[in-house]
Amino acid sequence: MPAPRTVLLTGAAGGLGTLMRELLPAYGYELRLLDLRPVEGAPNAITADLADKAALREAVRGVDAIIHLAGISLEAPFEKILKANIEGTYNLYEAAREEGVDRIAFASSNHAVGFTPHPEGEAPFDASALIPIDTPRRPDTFYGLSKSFGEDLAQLYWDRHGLETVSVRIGSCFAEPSSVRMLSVWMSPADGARLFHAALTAENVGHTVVYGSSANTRLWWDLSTARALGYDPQDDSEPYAEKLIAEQGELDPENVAHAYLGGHFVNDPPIWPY
Ligand SMILES: NC(=O)C1=CN([C@@H]2O[C@H](COP(=O)(O)OP(=O)(O)OC[C@H]3O[C@@H](n4cnc5c(N)ncnc54)[C@H](O)[C@@H]3O)[C@@H](O)[C@H]2O)C=CC1
Ligand SMILES: O=C(O)[C@H]1OC(=O)[C@H](O)[C@@H](O)[C@@H]1O
Repeated sequence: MPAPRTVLLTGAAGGLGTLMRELLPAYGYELRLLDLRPVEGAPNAITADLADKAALREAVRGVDAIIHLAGISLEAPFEKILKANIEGTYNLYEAAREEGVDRIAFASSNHAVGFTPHPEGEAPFDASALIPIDTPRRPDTFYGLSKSFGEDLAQLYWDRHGLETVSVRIGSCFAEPSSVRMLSVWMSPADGARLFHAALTAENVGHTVVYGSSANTRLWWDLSTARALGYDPQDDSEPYAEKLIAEQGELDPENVAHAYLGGHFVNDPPIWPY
């Protein structure tokens, strides 16, 4: 598909939104920013809640594509998740459908499959041991459940309305990995920008689900659906391994928080602060 020029970036004030705001313009995008909170250094950003259908309709009008990052990014009571992530994502898809937007990149999460046991043994794992993209969904939290919903919503809007989505099950996208688990699931910000660019420009994606991580030596999951979009990850967490393992020790198979893709989200999830 011709490279989209104008892209609505929801969740622009957040951690990932801030990284993508810095990196994506180099790919030629003109970003329109939206968040519940003001976006630092961007006086023209739209301040709006995903609950505000009229504001969303106006925000998506005229854009070529959307990168949807806004929402609660940790665990929270079901009612809050329902409002922000489930109804909010529905509101955005409806606005996109009504305004004829063709393509959305949806920030799904590894926590949609967080209760999947990760491969055991020594990395690098052979391809047959990697978690496939069509592994049954096993959310580890209400948060993960909302990402599972978002993937199904995206499938429905493709099947029924022809609105294309790439759902990116992001691992951990931060400047550096900060835990031994992240050695397996880390996505460098530069690879994150590469993946979102691939998600917006690949032809005929329908609804495609991909894992979002760098080409980590200790990778747990299969990146082939992401690579099929043209994603060519350039980074690997391995240079951080020695220091993190010296500080934190190897993953302990007896510890439940070490046994699943979702890590500590399975038994002690971080809670959304507001
Ligand atoms: N950073 C990561 O490693 C991962 C991120 N993700 C997903 O990527 C997205 C971005 O993640 P982060 O930047 O880390 O999260 P974040 O919490 O830093 O940013 C989320 C942003 O969404 C905004 N927001 C929340 N509710 C909203 C609403 N009702 N209306 C409008 N804006 C609202 C917040 O104000 C915040 O700026 C989230 O959807 C998250 O679930 C998924 C997996 C891993
Ligand atoms: O699994 C992880 O590390 C990440 O997963 C997510 O979905 C969260 O939004 C992010 O804050 C976590 O750090």
